[in-house]
Amino acid sequence: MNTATIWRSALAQLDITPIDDLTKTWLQDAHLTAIPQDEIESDDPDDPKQGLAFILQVPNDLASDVITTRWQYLLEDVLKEVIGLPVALMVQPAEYPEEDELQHTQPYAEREPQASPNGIPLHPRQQAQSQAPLAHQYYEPEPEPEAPSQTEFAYASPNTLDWESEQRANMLAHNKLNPRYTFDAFIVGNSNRLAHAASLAVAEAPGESYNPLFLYGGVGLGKTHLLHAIGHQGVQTGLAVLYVSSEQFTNEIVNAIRYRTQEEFRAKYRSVDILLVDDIQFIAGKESTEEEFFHTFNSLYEMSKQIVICSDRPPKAILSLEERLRSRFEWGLIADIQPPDLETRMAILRVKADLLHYQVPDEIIAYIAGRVQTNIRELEGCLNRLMAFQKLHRSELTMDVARAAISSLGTDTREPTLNSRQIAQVVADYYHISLEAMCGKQRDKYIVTPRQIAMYLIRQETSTSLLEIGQLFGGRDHSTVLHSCEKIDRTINVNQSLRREITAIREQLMRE
Ligand SMILES: Nc1ncnc2c1ncn2[C@@H]1O[C@H](COP(=O)(O)OP(=O)(O)OP(=O)(O)O)[C@@H](O)[C@H]1O
Repeated sequence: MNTATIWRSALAQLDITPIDDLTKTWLQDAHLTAIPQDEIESDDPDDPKQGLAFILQVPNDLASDVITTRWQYLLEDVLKEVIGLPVALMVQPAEYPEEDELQHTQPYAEREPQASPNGIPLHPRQQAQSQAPLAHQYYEPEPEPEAPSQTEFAYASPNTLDWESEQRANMLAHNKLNPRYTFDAFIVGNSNRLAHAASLAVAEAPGESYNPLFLYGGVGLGKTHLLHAIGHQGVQTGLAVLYVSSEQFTNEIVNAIRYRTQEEFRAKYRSVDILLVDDIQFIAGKESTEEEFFHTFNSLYEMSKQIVICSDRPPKAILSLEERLRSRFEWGLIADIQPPDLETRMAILRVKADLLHYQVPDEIIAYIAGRVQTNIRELEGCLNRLMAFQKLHRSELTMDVARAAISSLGTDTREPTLNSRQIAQVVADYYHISLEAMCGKQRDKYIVTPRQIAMYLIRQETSTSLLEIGQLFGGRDHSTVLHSCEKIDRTINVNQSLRREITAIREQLMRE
């Protein structure tokens, strides 16, 4: 069977999976290429090379991100069924050719991927650089974005301003978007990768990719930041963006009813191109607000205007929300944001410190990131307080000063980092197995998965080396630990229940 036949059979099977329509379109346009056996490297000593590896080239970066984070495992399973062997899949965006490259006729996808000197297949982009000329692509180049038409900007012209266009102009001028909340300033990690990719897609093609986009997650995890980032991009392309909290929406309705200005209220909300609504959970149970929001939603949706909604929980968990609204919230894409891991927290702190032109040694960044684990707003707060504390005491920034500054806040009196044994114990307790069994040699699935989770969490939450983690778990070597961590890292992106279990364990750890 050649790769084209394999992919056609896989596509036929994918038809009956829960993959969304947009991803299916990407997959229809994707191209599968085999990686030669001798280029496959396995870092799992327990798992000898016995499967096949493929590269799946997909139309663009977003497709690559979404397919890798949400569907890679499913695709590997489907391919495994088609060819009867385990499959490892690498998803990559395809490259668009330069104009002169289009003259070459060999389809890009028909060329075997080339290996880098260390045997790892090169990314198509690297191949393009390492070898000239690059062959013809199988994707049509995307058309240049068209310049906005006159009519789209008509509202900005002083001669044509009617009430509605005045509203739009007003929105452009007073959109209440925080200038700091941009995509550039948003740090992406496993905990927010999908929400970020979806937000970017919506910002690039409002009303076309995911409508509505529903983002949810705990306090201070970046929902508002992403809403504003979408808004900024919309404003830059001349669209009318309206950002409201559900509280503000409710107040406006109450006032509209009181002063009989419902018509104006409706005209305002129906003239936007992108409506961003924060904390939607607060409209639940408020009858006239829900009613008005329902009609606003329908009007915008019918006109293919983009709606982005944020909440602290998924639509299903917003009790007392009308069913017709709940089902509409589920029409598009729902993306969650989880608490960031240690690495992401450190990256966020580093960026925030740089923005403040504040030189903070790595060990202090790691210390703060170890103390504040769930709320990025609090993380930023710690940095600001540390700065203030240091200025006040006119002292040098040392670990002792950092400790004093943070403990004086009384926010967190825990030890700065959890120790590995403590984490292993919490995981063992969570899965009702003994610590000895988890650290031993047993290979039953009910032991292996918790063991891999424990290794993953220890690596995420402490600075314990792979070697030390291996020693804790019955003398396993570092490559086994690395393989386990990578496996969990990939699985949590596609397996909601594992993700929830790990969040619950993290919460338990924080209570320890
Ligand atoms: N991934 C990130 N990268 C950089 N900064 C972030 C990130 N996530 C959150 N922040 C910052 O953390 C702070 C809190 O984020 P934000 O207000 O967006 O949280 P939220 O999820 O909307 O919280 P709430 O539920 O309280 O409204 C902001 O200053 C934001 O810039």
